[in-house]
Amino acid sequence: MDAFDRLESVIASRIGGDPTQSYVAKLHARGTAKIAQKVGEEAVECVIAACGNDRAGLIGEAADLIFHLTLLLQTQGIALDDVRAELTRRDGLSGIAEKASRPKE
Ligand SMILES: N=c1c2ncn([C@@H]3O[C@H](COP(=O)(O)OP(=O)(O)OP(=O)(O)O)[C@@H](O)[C@H]3O)c2ncn1[C@@H]1O[C@H](COP(=O)(O)O)[C@@H](O)[C@H]1O
Repeated sequence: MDAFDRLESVIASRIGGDPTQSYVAKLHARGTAKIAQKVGEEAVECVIAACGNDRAGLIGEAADLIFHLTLLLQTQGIALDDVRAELTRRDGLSGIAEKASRPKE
């Protein structure tokens, strides 16, 4: 089990727990919109760190983003394996070619 799987597992174990003891339980109790807001905030913090060439900061903010995104996915019944499957589906498919194949609007 890698760090991503362990994170997913510990998040699942905390949901519904005591919000005074668990940040996951506390944030989950605040609902999907609040969790989504946190994902947005952490994404912006990644952008700021990257634009400032702050490597260590970016690694930390990326971990915060992945943590909050994993929680958001769980609230929607989406597992990391679902994301892995989508990445696998895209493997080898050029982003340029994929965009060119989209129906014209
Ligand atoms: N990876 C993380 C993780 N990354 C960031 N954070 C917390 O995310 C919070 C983000 O801080 P912010 O100031 O942005 O948010 P905030 O204090 O809620 O502020 P507002 O949203 O109220 O404005 C901090 O409390 C961090 O400690 C995390 N909290 C938990 N985990 C993982 O989740 C596991 C379970 O945590 P608990 O549920 O707390 O036991 C832990 O063992 C870790 O593996």
